[in-house]
Amino acid sequence: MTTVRVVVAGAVFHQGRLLAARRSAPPELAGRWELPGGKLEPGETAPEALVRELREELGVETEPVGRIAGEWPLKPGYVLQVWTARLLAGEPRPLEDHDELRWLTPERVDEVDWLEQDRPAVAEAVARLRAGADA
Ligand SMILES: Nc1nc2c([nH]c(=O)n2[C@H]2C[C@H](O)[C@@H](COP(=O)(O)OP(=O)(O)OP(=O)(O)O)O2)c(=O)[nH]1
Repeated sequence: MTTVRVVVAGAVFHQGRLLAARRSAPPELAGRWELPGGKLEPGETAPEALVRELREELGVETEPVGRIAGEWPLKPGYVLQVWTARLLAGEPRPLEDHDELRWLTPERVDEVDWLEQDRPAVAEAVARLRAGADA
């Protein structure tokens, strides 16, 4: 049996903007922008993993709200799932894995070079932001 590991990423919303994070590693992804997150650990649900990863990587407390439908292949053996999330507390800082963060309004979402695999979820997140969703 082959097990596919899930990477959960957050479309974090705050005051009408979406959080984008620029990866600092590995070399093949460094400089590209993503929705921050990470791999599920054994026994964790996706929302639990997301809360943990965003705390570790950005130093913030968040509340996952809803899954963006779909699943996108990453490197072999990994798939990306995305949840919208609300910022509850803290100011995101690039503590791990990233070297720059940016809050993007819907109009400016294309100003960063998103990883291809993140683009469908980013488009859906922006559609929700434009519709007035707060996560
Ligand atoms: N976090 C995140 N990773 C993504 C995205 N798109 C994408 O291709 N990836 C890739 C990059 C990494 O190879 C993998 C996630 O690994 P990670 O390094 O963020 O996860 P992690 O914190 O659990 O890492 P680790 O130290 O346990 O290896 O998925 C995305 O939007 N968010």
